Amino acid sequence: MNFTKMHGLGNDFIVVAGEKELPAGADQLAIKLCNRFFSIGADGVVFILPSEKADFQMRIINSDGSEAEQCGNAIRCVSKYVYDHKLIDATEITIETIGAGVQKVQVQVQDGKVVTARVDMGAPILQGLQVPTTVDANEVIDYPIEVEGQAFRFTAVSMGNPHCVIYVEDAVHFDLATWGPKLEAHPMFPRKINVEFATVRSRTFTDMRVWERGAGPTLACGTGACATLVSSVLNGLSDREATVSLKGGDLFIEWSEADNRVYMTGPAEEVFTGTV
Ligand SMILES: N[C@H](CCC[C@H](N)C(=O)O)C(=O)O
Repeated sequence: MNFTKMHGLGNDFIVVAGEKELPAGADQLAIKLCNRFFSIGADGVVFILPSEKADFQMRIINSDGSEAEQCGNAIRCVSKYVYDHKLIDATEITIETIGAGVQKVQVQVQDGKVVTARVDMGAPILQGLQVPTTVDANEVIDYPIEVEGQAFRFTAVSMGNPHCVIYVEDAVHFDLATWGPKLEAHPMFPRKINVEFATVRSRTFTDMRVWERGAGPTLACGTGACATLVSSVLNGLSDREATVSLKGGDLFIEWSEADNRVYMTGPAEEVFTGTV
């Protein structure tokens, strides 16, 4: 199998193009190939597949073998891949995902290669049961949750995949490894959840560190950055356009008042190709 190793701000993926559909055993394959000691190593495997509704379909398998409904950093990598490898010659590309339908991507090109992409990530889903959480409310904002005696307050946002945003004193030095997995698997989240710990520095700049569902501590999370911005607006902490700064770098996020859609702009890079 030929693959291309790519990343968005260090959130890295094994990109596989050319399959007609998700291969059988894709979960076991992802667990094997994502292992950073015995195989290629990555946060996930991304399959670029044909689509009837869009230019391409993207399916994402986390490093633990679970399939995600959506992935922001991966969609920028996929857009870069299909443009750079001449599978499409348009700078506006549509990608179908299982969690957020057909999404538009505008790529920015330099010397014939994509350097950044602006992705329409769709409208956030805020209804508690749809995120999903066990909270039946139109919005789950600043909601109490307890895990092993420690109390937190979270805001729930789905971008197609579920997110729980928690504001802390200093996200950059927060003990992600202790609290991330406990919250990821908390019974309040029926399909587990991506956990974002955020510190708002100004109305246009937020630090965030992420513990990802099915992948653990990644260097960046595109959907997590979108969920964080939406949460910060809902909590009155941020403007609708802001930089969300992750360990791997910065994403520019806009939650449009006009169409209620979230736009994410950031880089994508190709590192190497290989055969496995
Ligand atoms: N682990 C996530 C999928 C990848 C999301 C993240 N890498 C992004 O850039 O959005 C989940 O299970 O929902």
